[in-house]
Amino acid sequence: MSSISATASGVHDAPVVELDRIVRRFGGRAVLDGISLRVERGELFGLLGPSGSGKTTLVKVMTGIDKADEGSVHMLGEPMPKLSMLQRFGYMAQSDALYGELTAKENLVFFASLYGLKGARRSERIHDSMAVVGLLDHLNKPVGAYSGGMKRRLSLAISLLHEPQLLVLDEPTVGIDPVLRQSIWKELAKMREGGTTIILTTHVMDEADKCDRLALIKDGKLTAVGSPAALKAETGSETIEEAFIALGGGIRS
Ligand SMILES: Nc1ncnc2c1ncn2[C@@H]1O[C@H](COP(=O)(O)OP(=O)(O)OP(=O)(O)O)[C@@H](O)[C@H]1O
Repeated sequence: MSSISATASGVHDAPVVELDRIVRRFGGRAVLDGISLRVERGELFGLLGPSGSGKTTLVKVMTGIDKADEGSVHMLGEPMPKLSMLQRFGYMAQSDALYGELTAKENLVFFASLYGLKGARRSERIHDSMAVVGLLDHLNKPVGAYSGGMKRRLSLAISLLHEPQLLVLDEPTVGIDPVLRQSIWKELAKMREGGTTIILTTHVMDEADKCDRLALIKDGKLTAVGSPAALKAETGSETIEEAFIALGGGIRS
């Protein structure tokens, strides 16, 4: 693994996420194979790796949605999994967990109640989260009538509802058009400036370039961790795509 490590802020308090020697097996095969990683407060942290390398499994283990077979996970200093932590982070899964027969607003109200949001605050948060993803005009439409991209945007809005200090986003911009993608990235940058820690998986190289640090995963192992600039310098690459390939990444199949 690369020895490069850098934090965006230089803050050295407790990490937001700390993974220690994580192993996750499916059918005897180690899909995560001894992963140790720290994500610091306020970082925009990208997970990169070929299809099937273990990124989704890793974010599920991080958030306590899945449980590691070996190793430990701490989030905001708490050992995971822990149910009460659900209110402290926002999670956007790769496949949308939405109720198709309900309207977007009804979906949002349901998730808001899980986060303990009520009354005027709930209305305000629903409005602001849907504004971020450009769906305010579609609040009262049944989600079953949404396009794939609109469902992704609604899932992102749900993850933002309770203004969590940590956002974990699994391929947040897949199926979202370039204009909206840009505006979503602007919002993510704003949140990060406001102190939110953001961990995301991506296959999009210009998104990877916007991260403070990247972790490259291959066959369930970390092959490098560092800032985009450091990873490029380490491999003598001009672009993050070249660095990614040089460090053992691959093109999505
Ligand atoms: N519940 C499961 N049961 C069995 N195998 C699984 C399970 N979940 C994931 N896997 C396997 O673990 C490996 C890693 O999958 P994962 O979804 O974490 O990869 P990924 O890097 O997120 O891929 P992609 O970029 O395509 O989303 C794959 O081989 C996948 O088939």
